[in-house]
Amino acid sequence: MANVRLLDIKKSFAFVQVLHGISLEIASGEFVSLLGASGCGKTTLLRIVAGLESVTSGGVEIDGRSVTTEPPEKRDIAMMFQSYALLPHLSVYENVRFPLRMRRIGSREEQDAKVKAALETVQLGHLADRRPRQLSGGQQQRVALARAIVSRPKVLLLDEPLSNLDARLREDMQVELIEIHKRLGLTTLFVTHDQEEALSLSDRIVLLNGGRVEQEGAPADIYARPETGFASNFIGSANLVPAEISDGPGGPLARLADGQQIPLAAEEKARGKVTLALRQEDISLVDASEAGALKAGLRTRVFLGARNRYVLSLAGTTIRALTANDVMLDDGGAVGLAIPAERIRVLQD
Ligand SMILES: Nc1ncnc2c1ncn2[C@@H]1O[C@H](COP(=O)(O)OP(=O)(O)OP(=O)(O)O)[C@@H](O)[C@H]1O
Repeated sequence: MANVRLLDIKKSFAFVQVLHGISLEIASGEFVSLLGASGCGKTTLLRIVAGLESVTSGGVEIDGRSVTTEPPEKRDIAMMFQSYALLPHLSVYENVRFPLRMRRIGSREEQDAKVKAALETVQLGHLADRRPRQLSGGQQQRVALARAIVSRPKVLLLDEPLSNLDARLREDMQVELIEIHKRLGLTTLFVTHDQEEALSLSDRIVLLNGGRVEQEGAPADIYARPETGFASNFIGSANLVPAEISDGPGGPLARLADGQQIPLAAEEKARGKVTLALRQEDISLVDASEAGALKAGLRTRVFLGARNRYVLSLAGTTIRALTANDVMLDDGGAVGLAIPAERIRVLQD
């Protein structure tokens, strides 16, 4: 286990700057996710930590030692990619032993014990003699994970390792990753574009936007208190609705573009033009005639199995609500919305 420090990392490819000064500390044993949309620089940053990519400026420290100019093999880091990159002509056992052989770690007996322990960790001990092509996608992915952890690296880097798996297998592997991390306590940097995956796996999330850190924090914090419109939208898939806040008789009131008013929590300090971040799961559909209900137009209902997603029009803005209540309404009809005041996040413009 080791701590990792990234010091004002900048990276340009030819004339295009991809990373704009990223500073980050990852504590020993911490599980940190780099979360962001495609192209925001997640993979580039991970490859810089691994030593597979050079920095334009800035530095990387592992356990207080600068490794910025050191090659990957001197960093005691293991990286697992989206494509598992298993060697097809080698058995599962030999694939997992490969990094130990390459780096001449331990005697044959010690290597054997390490490989067996890694395969047990990912529950693949019984398939040690198979070739990769005789395994399912999920099993191949476990082999790649066993190969990454076999040498107990100081730092484990995972680049979208679950994105090739189907939904069910992905959930299983998420649970397994959490358990393996608890057991081995490896310092882990995990790249994903999937907010749910980041929320469920990480001790801390670093949200990247266009090569900059937009916000970082514990999953519950970043979910409850997104600081920008981008963070609200990316982390909670929140709806962003323009409004203007003034003092009402019973506390602050947000007025929407069509004149409708939403009472806000008494402690809300913002006034004037703002953006309201309304999380999809915080909006309930109620009868349009209910007292205090916001009036919205129903555009479409999308059936998701356990829940419904309603696409609505509120004061000229298209919003989405995710609800369990099965309100059967005709598209194009009017519907009421109830949103608890304390769940409304106000972003000052
Ligand atoms: N070797 C390279 N040469 C030139 N441009 C590159 C190179 N590698 C990455 N880029 C560019 O840098 C930007 C960031 O890429 P990066 O792969 O880090 O993003 P990402 O956030 O991991 O995206 P994705 O989730 O799609 O992998 C992209 O615009 C990409 O086109």
